[in-house]
Amino acid sequence: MNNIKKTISYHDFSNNVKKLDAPFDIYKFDCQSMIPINEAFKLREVLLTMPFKKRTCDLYSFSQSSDFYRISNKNKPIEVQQLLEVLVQIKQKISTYLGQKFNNSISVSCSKYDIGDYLLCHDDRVDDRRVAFIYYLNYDWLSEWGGSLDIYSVDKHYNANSILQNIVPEFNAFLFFPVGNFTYHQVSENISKFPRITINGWFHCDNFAWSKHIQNKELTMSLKHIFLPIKVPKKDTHFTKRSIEKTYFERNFRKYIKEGFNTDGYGVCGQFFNSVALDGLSSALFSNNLKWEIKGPLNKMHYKVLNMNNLPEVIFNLVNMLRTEHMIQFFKDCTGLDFIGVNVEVQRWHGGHYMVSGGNDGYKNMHVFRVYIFFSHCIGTMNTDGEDDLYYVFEEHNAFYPKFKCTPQNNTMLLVNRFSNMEVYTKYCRKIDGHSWTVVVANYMIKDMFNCKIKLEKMHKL
Ligand SMILES: O=C(O)CCC(=O)C(=O)O
Ligand SMILES: [Fe+2]
Repeated sequence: MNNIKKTISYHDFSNNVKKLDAPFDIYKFDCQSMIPINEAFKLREVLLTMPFKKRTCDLYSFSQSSDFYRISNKNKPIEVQQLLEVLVQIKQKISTYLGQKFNNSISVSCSKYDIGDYLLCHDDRVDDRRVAFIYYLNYDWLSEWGGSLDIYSVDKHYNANSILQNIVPEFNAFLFFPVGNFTYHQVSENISKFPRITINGWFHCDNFAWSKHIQNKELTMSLKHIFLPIKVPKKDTHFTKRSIEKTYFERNFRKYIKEGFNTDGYGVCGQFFNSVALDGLSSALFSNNLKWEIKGPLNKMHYKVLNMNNLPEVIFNLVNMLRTEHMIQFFKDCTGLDFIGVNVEVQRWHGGHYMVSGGNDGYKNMHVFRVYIFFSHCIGTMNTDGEDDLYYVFEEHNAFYPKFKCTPQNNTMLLVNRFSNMEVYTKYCRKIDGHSWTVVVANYMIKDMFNCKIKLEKMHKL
């Protein structure tokens, strides 16, 4: 990096800054006036020789270098050292440009998004971050490769609503934005085989402008979504008896499931419906005529649901099955629990969908018995051995390892004792895997656990 300009006048800086058209203030500085293109290429090459650590959780999957300020100079390539000098210059100019005082701290590292990597919707409100910056090092990045920086609008509850802007990485461009209460953004999945390389981080300050206390509205379970296991008309009871594999009617089999459930906290019932019933259900559940609605908010979840008031008959029967005395008895036998209410949702999941952890399923601090019935005819093959394929993850609060995980398998029922101290999330479903499934999810209120003052008669009226 011999040709880089380590100093720049404020005039030259501000002339090369453009405010982007986005729901919150975000700016682009064209670095050419400081870093010539060939030097940016050299820097990219050197970065790719540095060690990276893969980072994955419910929110992201990408590789990261160590923080550049934590690497000793002898291990830091000269190109990176020089980049840091440029960064200090840019920081001063941004400070003047935004009228913002920073402290001495800068966090900065290199991020590498390989095929299938992503960073889901978040707002950067961590520690004392004041201004986020991203320096892009991908030449000719195509928008159809994903990997864009997507900017979200905010709804009236201060949650992320929809993506209004896709910013495609532009070589040698430096983006920055003040971290605010609702600066929701994501890096969309990189679906290309080329790594998306950036140097990114934050300038910090002692009294930051965003508030730690502003909370977007919590999603609590709304009572109108609870309904009791009412008796359904006889023909629906017939549906239950007619459709389930005979084995599940055997007492001993239920006893066997219960033993596993009590030991592990979950149970898997494969081949749940007989083939005739499964054919009928598949035809209905995978019909092109179903109208799926998006379920958000996008900073917490993204999948599709069916409107429960307008279900085709076969799907209605399936949902009702979960409320019949027959099934309630089945669940009692398989778990030893007793229930007073149930809520059902029919969900569709495919590439791009997720639910991050943090009580977003609406059952924060509640103990519920949860049933999933999976149906899947995906393009890619779901694999229960491969770590990458495991979607439903259940862990205890503050534990860094999952209690158990599961991959959706066609015609399989999963029974889960979802304790109040459990975090549950559905891992981001990668577009590149071609996985997809429909799942009926039922949450049963457990009799002894439902410590709520609402009278049952009141619930009847809902
Ligand atoms: O790489 C980008 O475009 C954004 C990265 C980002 O938002 C982050 O690391 O917090
Ligand atoms: Fe971010």
